[in-house]
Amino acid sequence: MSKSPIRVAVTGAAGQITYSLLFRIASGAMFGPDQPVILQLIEVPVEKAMKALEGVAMELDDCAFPLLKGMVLTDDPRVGFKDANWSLLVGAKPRGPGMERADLLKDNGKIFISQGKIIDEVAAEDARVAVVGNPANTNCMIAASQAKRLPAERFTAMVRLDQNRAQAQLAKKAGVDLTTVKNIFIYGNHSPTMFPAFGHATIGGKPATEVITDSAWLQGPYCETVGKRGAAIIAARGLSSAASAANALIDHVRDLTTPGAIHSIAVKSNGLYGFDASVWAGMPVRTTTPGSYEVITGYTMDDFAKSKIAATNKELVEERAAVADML
Ligand SMILES: NC(=O)C1=CN([C@@H]2O[C@H](COP(=O)(O)OP(=O)(O)OC[C@H]3O[C@@H](n4cnc5c(N)ncnc54)[C@H](O)[C@@H]3O)[C@@H](O)[C@H]2O)C=CC1
Ligand SMILES: O=C([O-])CC(=O)C(=O)O
Repeated sequence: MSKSPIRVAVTGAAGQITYSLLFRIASGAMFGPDQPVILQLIEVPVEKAMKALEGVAMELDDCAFPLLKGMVLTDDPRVGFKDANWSLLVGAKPRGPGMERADLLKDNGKIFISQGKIIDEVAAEDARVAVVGNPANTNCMIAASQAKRLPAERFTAMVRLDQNRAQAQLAKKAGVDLTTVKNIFIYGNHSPTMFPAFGHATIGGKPATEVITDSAWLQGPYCETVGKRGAAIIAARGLSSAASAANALIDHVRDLTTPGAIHSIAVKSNGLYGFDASVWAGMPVRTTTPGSYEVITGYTMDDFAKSKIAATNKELVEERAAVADML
């Protein structure tokens, strides 16, 4: 018997990232090749944005995706999030050259107050939320803080682009196929302070630190390259990462709906790994049932790892303090 469609609300639906994202959701890359979807596309109430959104919807029609069972185009979040099973919060201002993601906090943070509230009021009973708009961890915390019905675990932020970058850079250094790199997880903020925990990664089944013995590289240029990759893309392209961000969101949601998958997502830390209990921090999780996860808690941290986690935690706590009036 064919499955009934799930409703996927997407904000920023006429933006850069979503232009790479929506077609892949509609093709089955996010929820599987037998899962029909209805896309609920949300933009700002601005004529230019809504007109662009109509163009995107025309292109989606023109793909004749068998799994795409309907589209809602709206500038009203109450309509867009209605009965949504998944809400993908991409819509927000991107940073430009010379800015840090935290510079977006005041402008973007307020978007997530009202969206968190409305999702809590009108989305489906099993609603799940994934936040991409920057600064993603703190925006996710803001959205979750508005919820009375949905538990905090339903709100996750994306650090998967960082995990994918971390995996690719390790493979490049070792000169191996990247599929042989496993268990590289991101701790903390989606910002240059994030910690790609190379100490637990493996390459071809061996500890990554035995394959790449240059610990100065791992602790220095490696962490820096992964942490500052977003800025490097902006410097090269003049625009922030879009296709790779969309790809990472596909990975985030696909793995979060695949029981047994092990991956990095930013979740309410509840004090794990030494993070402040109330911040959203990247951590390794194992998906339990579709949309739910348990944090993998068994990894021990050496002094270097502990100092990196302390630094990224400090930044998350500072971001939280900067938006205290929004919580
Ligand atoms: N977490 C991550 O790994 C990454 C996050 N990002 C972030 O994703 C966000 C989107 O990036 P782009 O697509 O490149 O930006 P963009 O500027 O191309 O598109 C953003 C879209 O969001 C819309 N929008 C703004 N406020 C909205 C609201 N309240 N409701 C609905 N739509 C709204 C805008 O009209 C625009 O069409 C940025 O904040 C960017 O920094 C980007 C790359 C990676
Ligand atoms: O760097 C940015 O502003 C966009 C982003 O989050 C990334 O590419 O990781």
